[in-house]
Amino acid sequence: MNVAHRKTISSEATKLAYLAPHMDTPTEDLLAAGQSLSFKLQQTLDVEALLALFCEQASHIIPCSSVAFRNDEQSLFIYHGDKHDFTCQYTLELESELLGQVECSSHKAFSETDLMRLEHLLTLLLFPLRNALLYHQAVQMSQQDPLTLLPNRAAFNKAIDTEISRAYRHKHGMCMLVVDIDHFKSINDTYGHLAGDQVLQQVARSLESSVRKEDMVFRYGGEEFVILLNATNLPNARLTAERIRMELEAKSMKGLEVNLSVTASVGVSEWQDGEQANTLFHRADQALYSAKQSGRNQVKVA
Ligand SMILES: Nc1nc2c(ncn2[C@@H]2O[C@H](COP(=O)(O)OP(=O)(O)OP(=O)(O)O)[C@@H](O)[C@H]2O)c(=O)[nH]1
Repeated sequence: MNVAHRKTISSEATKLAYLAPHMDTPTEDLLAAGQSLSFKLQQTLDVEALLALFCEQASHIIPCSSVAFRNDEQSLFIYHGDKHDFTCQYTLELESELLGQVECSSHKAFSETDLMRLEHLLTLLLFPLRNALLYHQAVQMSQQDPLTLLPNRAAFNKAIDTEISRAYRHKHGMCMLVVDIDHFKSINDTYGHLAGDQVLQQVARSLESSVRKEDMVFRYGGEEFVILLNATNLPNARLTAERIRMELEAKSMKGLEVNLSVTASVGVSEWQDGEQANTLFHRADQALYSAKQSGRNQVKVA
């Protein structure tokens, strides 16, 4: 890989007036491209669409075949176009705020003029990108439970339909676990709400570490969690539920004044061909109810 350039772009970095005297070609086309780009960038708050628009527009005026963008804070990595060997990288900043890193690639080396043009276009990206990042963050936050940092019920409602479609398309099965901490109210009542919060956080981590990376754990509400196990049949889902239950039972909650452990009851349901999300959930919830009725700290299958 041939990295031509590394630089920080901030709102003051490369104004057109500053660029013009350095350029050996007229700036009218750059001015027109900049106006068109600015106009288009105002039309979306989607970071991915924004970067795609930027790449397409930039490719009209400089050799730019791909744009990659990374923002670690929001765990964002976006890629658009076909990557080639010659690259240039920029750190984007706006009013001292780090927006992320961008890398453009081309099939031929960027000339000095190309780089100055690109830098001018990047300055036009800064404000729309910051707005899009703020929007992305707001959407992310609305889907995340602030206490456990797990995806919340809204995220579950969004994910379940996608997972059902995937299971239907690939014919690979899918199971749902509803996990509910036993006698959680008495933990709150005995040790206080803060201790209860810590227990919820540690249960969340335990659930995450008990399942595969491709499975999804949600905090459905209160002390209830939902887990989606994709490409999993009922016997394996039951084994997973049993493992989750045993790991929780064996776990000693850290950081609390007393040596506390918790147990959980689990309801399991397997998606039936053509079944809707609400009945799949209802069956798992009924199985959970049955586990509670049978004495708690156990797994029941719908
Ligand atoms: N600390 C804390 N407690 C919560 C939170 N959300 C819900 N709760 C508490 O969770 C408790 C749930 O109590 P119940 O629904 O009676 O269930 P339980 O005591 O676990 O009893 P079983 O489920 O029947 O075993 C209530 O006391 C809620 O106040 C939270 O975010 N933090």
